[in-house]
Amino acid sequence: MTVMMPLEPNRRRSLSDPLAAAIQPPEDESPADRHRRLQAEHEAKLVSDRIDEMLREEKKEKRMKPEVKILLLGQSESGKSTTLKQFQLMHAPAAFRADRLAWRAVVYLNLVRSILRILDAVSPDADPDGDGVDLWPVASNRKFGTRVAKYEQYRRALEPLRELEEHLIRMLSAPDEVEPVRITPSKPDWNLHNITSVSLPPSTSNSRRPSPVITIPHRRKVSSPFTPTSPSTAQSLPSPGGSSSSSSKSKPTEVSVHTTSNWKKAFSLTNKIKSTKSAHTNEIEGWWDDPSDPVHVINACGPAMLGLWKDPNVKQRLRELRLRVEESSGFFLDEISRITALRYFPTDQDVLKARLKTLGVVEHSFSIPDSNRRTIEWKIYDVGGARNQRSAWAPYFDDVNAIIFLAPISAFDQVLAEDARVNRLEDSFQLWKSLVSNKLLTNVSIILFLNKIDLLQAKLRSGVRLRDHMPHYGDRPNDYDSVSKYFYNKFGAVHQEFSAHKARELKIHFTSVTDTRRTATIMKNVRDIIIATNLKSLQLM
Ligand SMILES: Nc1nc2c(ncn2[C@@H]2O[C@H](COP(=O)(O)OP(=O)(O)OP(=O)(O)O)[C@@H](O)[C@H]2O)c(=O)[nH]1
Ligand SMILES: [Mg+2]
Repeated sequence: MTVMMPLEPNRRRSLSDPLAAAIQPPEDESPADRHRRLQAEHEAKLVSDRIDEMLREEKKEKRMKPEVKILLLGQSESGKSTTLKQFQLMHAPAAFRADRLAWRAVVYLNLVRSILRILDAVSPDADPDGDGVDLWPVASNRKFGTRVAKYEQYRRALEPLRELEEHLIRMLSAPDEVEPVRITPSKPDWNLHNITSVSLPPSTSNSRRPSPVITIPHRRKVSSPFTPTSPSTAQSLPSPGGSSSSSSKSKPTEVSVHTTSNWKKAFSLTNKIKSTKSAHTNEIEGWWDDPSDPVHVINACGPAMLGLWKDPNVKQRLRELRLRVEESSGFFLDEISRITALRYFPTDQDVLKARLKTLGVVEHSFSIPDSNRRTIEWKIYDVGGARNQRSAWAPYFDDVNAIIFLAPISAFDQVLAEDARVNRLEDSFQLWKSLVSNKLLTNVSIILFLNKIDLLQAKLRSGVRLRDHMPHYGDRPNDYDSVSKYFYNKFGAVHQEFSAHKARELKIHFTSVTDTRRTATIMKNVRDIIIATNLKSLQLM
């Protein structure tokens, strides 16, 4: 850095140079003025030198603190954000735990939605051909079956949850936002195979990168209309202006909230625990003392939620409809009593299981020492995986070191939420093929997570047959070992045949990224591999 210095009076200057003329000392400068001026010049020089030194240090530090960039890719609900949460839990546990209370709203919302989905599905008026259960496999015999005798009782007792659902969405949409952000689905642009160049230099690519948001998808259809239980609750729980109402039959828009700290604000620890101790009673004050907190509706509806979920007629009806609620994202129905308790505080596992759909791209940084005690800055990018989100991936391809691609192999009998004609696993294969053959990614390490193996095991055990959905599987045994090996070989073969870099070594892991212990071991392994294969570009050699 250079600070402009006045020149000595005895040095020759061209008076035609206006700058030189402007900074020339006055002709009649006294010895005292001259001393003061020279003193000031000396101090300015010292400041300039200090700044130069700081800049040099910063540069050196940057050189000594290499950066690794990782992209998490895969279709929606493949487990990208969950993998990122595991990374946070491993490397920034204090920050992860500080956010736990904020996830309470998401856990409530996940639970409320599961309950309302079940209620709608078992309703005697349910439209048997409706797609209110978008991610659950389509039923073959919806029209006739077990009647839920207590349906009307459940419906009345759980009615406040419809209002609460809207209220939670509104709270998650950040207290300072007048309305939740609405996302208009953009033109699907998911064929990465066609993306062969990105015109943005690394330094400017950030400006073209979209700002991050999280979406809470609306339930598709609700059979019974929303009725406020009382004028006072209707006032305190406003429905989001203009969003699809509970009674809407048309396909609703999605409501999204920003992934910046805003969505966490409403439920954060500092907001909710007002003071550690009350001056009068010496007791800890918390959200349970706040009459407007959602916990009161959740708590009051707890017994009815439990009754509905445990009802043998409901279970039977769900079986007839072939709705495997246990496999859906954000499944908390086996923990209703714990979650609806007044002093419920989310555990690490709850945060990992909580589901918020990502829109855009979210960057997270972690400083992690390597085995030689050098600090490495890890930048992890979590992207939205839905089809209309995939066009946002490409600007990140140009300077990434590694990609972790997640394919949820339990989803072989499911269809995409955004296009019910497309099998989820087929979509993962196509996406995988596009990715490995992309020329921009020739020198990028690729790690494949064949994810959700816990759900795959449960599904195969329950008798769902792979060959009914993938006829090529033929007569091979329908057990976990054979099915997982089949997927391993199939993804591996696509890489071998289509990889833009034939010598690239592919690492495949079977994962269940909600399992912290297993995932920690795998992530450590992945970190070492990424460092080893990028030694040169990270200047660690
Ligand atoms: N049982 C089980 N659930 C999982 C696993 N991986 C992820 N999930 C759950 O699946 C849901 C979806 O996971 P996310 O991490 O939000 O998926 P995503 O890939 O980020 O999805 P988008 O943000 O829509 O692109 C969450 O509720 C997770 O807890 C797994 O291996 N097993
Ligand atoms: Mg996500």
